Amino acid sequence: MITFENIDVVYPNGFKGLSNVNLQINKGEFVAIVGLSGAGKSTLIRTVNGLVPFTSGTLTVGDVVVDPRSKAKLRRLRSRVGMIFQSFNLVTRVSVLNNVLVGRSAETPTWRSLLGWYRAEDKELAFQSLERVGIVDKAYMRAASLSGGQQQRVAIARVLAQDPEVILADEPVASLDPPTAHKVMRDLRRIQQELGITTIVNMHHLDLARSYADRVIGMRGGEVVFDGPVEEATDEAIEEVYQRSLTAEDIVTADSAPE
Ligand SMILES: Nc1ncnc2c1ncn2[C@@H]1O[C@H](COP(=O)(O)OP(=O)(O)OP(=O)(O)O)[C@@H](O)[C@H]1O
Repeated sequence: MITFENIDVVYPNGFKGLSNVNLQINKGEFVAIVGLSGAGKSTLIRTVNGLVPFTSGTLTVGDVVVDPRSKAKLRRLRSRVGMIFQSFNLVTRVSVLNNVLVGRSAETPTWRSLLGWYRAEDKELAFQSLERVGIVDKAYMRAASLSGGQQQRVAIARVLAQDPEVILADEPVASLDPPTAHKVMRDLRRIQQELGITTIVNMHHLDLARSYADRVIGMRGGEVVFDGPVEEATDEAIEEVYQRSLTAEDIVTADSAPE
């Protein structure tokens, strides 16, 4: 489904963000990417939707051979790949519903978006997406009035309204308290299981990775240094990725176990 073949990323200042990455991520898999700060997790995830252009190698997402220089191909790619950020990236002064409708923008003529004249079927899809993350009752509230966990759910609903094949999440729970972090991860996991959407999540909390992912990819210095099913992501294996002993900071908390 997603194939990295000898992918390198060299940033404009000459820094090598990714080095010879070879990966195959299967359709419907839930993958956690772990690594210390600066390991290349964001760089890896952002190459998938072309936010970071790779500089050599071949990247395939579904049936799209990614070409960072082709705007038309990037548009097509981004309509299929949804992204969730640590900071939610909502327009907080407008309603939850309008934020979710942004997910339909690739399918909506600009004049309709500008006038807010969304088609009935787009609104229906937006409501369904809000229902899937359990906040349909908040549809007409301003996004700013929601808690952090609820705002991240709006961001997930916006991605779902896109009807994506792939969800990328860049540290989606890093700004949430531990119980809320578990709840949002649980939502992502349920959505991946119900809809079969390939899901790739960057995270620095090992317990979350182990609780919710099928597979763990460990990065260091722009390279993939571990890749295996969660059962193989033992403390020893991750200490090898981090090149240090694990600490309490690597664990979000154990007091809200997944349901
Ligand atoms: N635009 C850029 N130009 C130059 N170097 C960059 C750029 N973006 C990232 N880097 C560098 O690439 C390396 C990997 O960064 P990246 O953000 O992918 O790491 P990360 O594992 O996601 O870290 P964090 O957990 O801190 O977000 C870092 O050394 C970073 O400084």
